[in-house]
Amino acid sequence: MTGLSKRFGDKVAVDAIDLSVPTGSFYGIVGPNGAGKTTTLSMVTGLLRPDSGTVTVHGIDVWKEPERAKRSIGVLPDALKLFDRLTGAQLLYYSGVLRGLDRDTVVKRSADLVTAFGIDDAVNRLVTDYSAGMTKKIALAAAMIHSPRLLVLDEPFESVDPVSAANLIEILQRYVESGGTVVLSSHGMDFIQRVCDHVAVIVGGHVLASGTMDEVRGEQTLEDRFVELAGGRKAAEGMEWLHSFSD
Ligand SMILES: Nc1ncnc2c1ncn2[C@@H]1O[C@H](COP(=O)(O)OP(=O)(O)OP(=O)(O)O)[C@@H](O)[C@H]1O
Repeated sequence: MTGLSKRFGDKVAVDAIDLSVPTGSFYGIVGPNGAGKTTTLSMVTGLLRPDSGTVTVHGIDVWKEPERAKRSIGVLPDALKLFDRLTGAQLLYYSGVLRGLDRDTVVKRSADLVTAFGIDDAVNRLVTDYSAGMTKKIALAAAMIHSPRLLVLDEPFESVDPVSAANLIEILQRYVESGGTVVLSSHGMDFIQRVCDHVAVIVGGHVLASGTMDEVRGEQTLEDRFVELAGGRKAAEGMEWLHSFSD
């Protein structure tokens, strides 16, 4: 992405971001609340039109040739807008068919995804009745069904239990090993440090550091480096009233 910018009224959410994600990398995007991660990822995946700048995925301009570009992208958006009056099985089926897969392929891939994500019990229930973590899992499965070259995942592990998260990480690691590219945002510093080979730190709509994990964190943990870049910890002063209980 080059010179990517987005403003909402007076608020500059993303300010001329340049970022290059190598093919086959496991790329983490970190940043404090409101830093511009979701806005950036939405522009990258063709969901939110940038004010300026370009996004190219495997040589295809996402905003000039959206249909072609989107064929190679799988998206887990932040605000999940799923067709939640469908069952999990139906959602997977329609996701596959809308991506142009034939019926037999969709059925086969759905079965594989249901097993891999451990959602066998829920697959015939309406998605609207799923827990937050289950909803993430079915949305992630739906994002993968057309075997895209690039997966862009906004907070994929939020609300997902640790065992399921470990399974998902393994699925994503195998995907990257076979040549796929993953870009994900997360607040889980330990997780990003452990799993990602590249990372970008976004603060106030700017990229403050980016590159390989070792380049960005140096001798520090990613969490310490992140806190340093994000402006340090806030002292918990002026909250004495919280310790004088009202009863
Ligand atoms: N649709 C919108 N209208 C107005 N302001 C918006 C809109 N979307 C985002 N913003 C603002 O843009 C800034 C960046 O928001 P964004 O959601 O990209 O941050 P984020 O890094 O994903 O945050 P978080 O970690 O809390 O999810 C914030 O100040 C936010 O309030």
